[in-house]
Amino acid sequence: MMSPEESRMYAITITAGVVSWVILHRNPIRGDRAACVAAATLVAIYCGLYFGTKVTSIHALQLTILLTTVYGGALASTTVAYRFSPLHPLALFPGPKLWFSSSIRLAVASAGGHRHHVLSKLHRRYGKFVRIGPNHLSISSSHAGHVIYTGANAMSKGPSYTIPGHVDAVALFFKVPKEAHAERKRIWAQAFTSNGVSAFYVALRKRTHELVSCILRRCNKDGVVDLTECLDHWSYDIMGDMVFGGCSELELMKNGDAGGLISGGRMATAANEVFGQIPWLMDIVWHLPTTKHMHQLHHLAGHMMRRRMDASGTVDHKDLSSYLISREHATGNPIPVRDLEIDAAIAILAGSDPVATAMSFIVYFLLRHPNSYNHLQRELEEAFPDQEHLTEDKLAALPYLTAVINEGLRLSTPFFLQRQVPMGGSTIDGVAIPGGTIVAVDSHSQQHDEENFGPDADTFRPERWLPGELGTYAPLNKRAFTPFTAGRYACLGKTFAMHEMRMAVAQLTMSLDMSFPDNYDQGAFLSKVRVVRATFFEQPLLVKVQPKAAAK
Ligand code: HEM
Repeated sequence: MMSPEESRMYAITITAGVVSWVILHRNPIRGDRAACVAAATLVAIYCGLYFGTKVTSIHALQLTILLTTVYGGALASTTVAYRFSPLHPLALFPGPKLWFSSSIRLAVASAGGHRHHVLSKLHRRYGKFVRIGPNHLSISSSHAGHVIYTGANAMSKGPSYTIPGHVDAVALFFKVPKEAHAERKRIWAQAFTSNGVSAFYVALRKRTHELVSCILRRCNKDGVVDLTECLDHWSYDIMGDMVFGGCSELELMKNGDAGGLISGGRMATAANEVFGQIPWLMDIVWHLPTTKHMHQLHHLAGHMMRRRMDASGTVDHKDLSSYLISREHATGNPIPVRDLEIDAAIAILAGSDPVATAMSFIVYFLLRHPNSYNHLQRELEEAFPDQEHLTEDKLAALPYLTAVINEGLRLSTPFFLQRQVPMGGSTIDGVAIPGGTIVAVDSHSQQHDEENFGPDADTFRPERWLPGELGTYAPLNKRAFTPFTAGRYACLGKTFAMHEMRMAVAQLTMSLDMSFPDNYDQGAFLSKVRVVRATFFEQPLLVKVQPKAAAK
């Protein structure tokens, strides 16, 4: 039997748990701060019990653990009960019940790398709107994109873009106030006008020539090379030139990446994606020493940025840093160094990873579809009969080349870009969505939907991008194709990325004969891909190559 004193103590503890829920529900706090408060409270309870009552130290410890468990249990059960209750604003949306209780289920699906397949299945089962978290909706509708991403009142980024709490910086990619984002984007955008982009062509051509030499140099005795790795190194080297000009220390095609810079960058992107579903946990995780590997790129980018700032007076051509280092438009104040360091790391990651990933997929699909590969070779041979210099403008005019790239992007960009509904709520595709809800269009479902791309939507068919090639009635819903997204947070590097991919696909196709090695498991390449925003190829793309001239 419990004494009246004990009963009172438990009643107070349970009430404290419920009251904490009410407070935290309205005013979420940073995870690392919450962890400190919790630790301090534990110590205070223990001391209170030990010094304030006559119990032994062991008994005080037992009671502290018991009270903490009761308190945590009351807090957790109130939270879960509310999330399942009809009072919750998303109560009427269908979805797998287990996912309603906590964002952990979504984080686990994200960490597994197959979230896009899981979401596609959920949409097939529950329809266009699926509740996938306490406060999250996944939406599969090409009409939703306008309200969420592109319209005049496009929504702000959701909590998964939260910069770890202790980093006090404004960075383009992360969740920052609308005005701060717009101001920073204006500065970045100067580097991506057609004039700005053309300043990077020299580096692009030089690096793409180096890519061919790098591939041939790294072939084993059977002529087989890990193309995924070569493409990673190529795209990082280009971004080093683009961001830091002559101050880049990235020479991965030449020196390799023994320190795991690229894998660290990918892990950081993935950690952000997974823990971004539970921002309070990310604030804690980011302090752990195990994340050291992930900070490597940030440190190196910071170091190169500082070197670049020191060299400011001596640099005669425009790299991205020259725009960022210049003074901020509205205030006339320079961008703080800590912001520049994060922006530099973001530029390298945002500009290299998706390009290298898309390139691996494009080459893979071409090798699996010899008709498309032959078609492309014919187009390139006709356009460049003397193998004269490839130029960005001439390549951009080749319809099949662009179709190949679009098709590769369609099948390899399962982005799930979270945005937050403004407090007043919103109507998406005719459905009222409560304010504060986190929403995202499941682009994988959209880009693989038969209604948008026909019954062969899962198949690589570049012809679908050429008007009339698949017959008049073949569907091609371009609105459902969103590899670069659009609107306020649209990819700044779209034009340059398309130039990079056209240049590399053309250069590889014209310089090399490529095929799969004899024992290569072609199916496993796709089934072993994991996407946690960054793409992890657990089976790299191995390709057998031979220089074209030698082959003839
Ligand atoms: C195939 C290549 C690429 C793809 C598929 C791609 C895709 C995207 C997507 C979907 C976003 C929106 C991300 C979000 O809202 O979470 C984005 C943003 C961004 N991308 Fe790209 N990107 C590519 C290449 C590049 C390149 C080459 C650069 C730079 C040279 C670049 C720079 C950026 C930047 C700076 C942002 C942030 C824009 C903002 O938040 O306002 N991207 N990209």
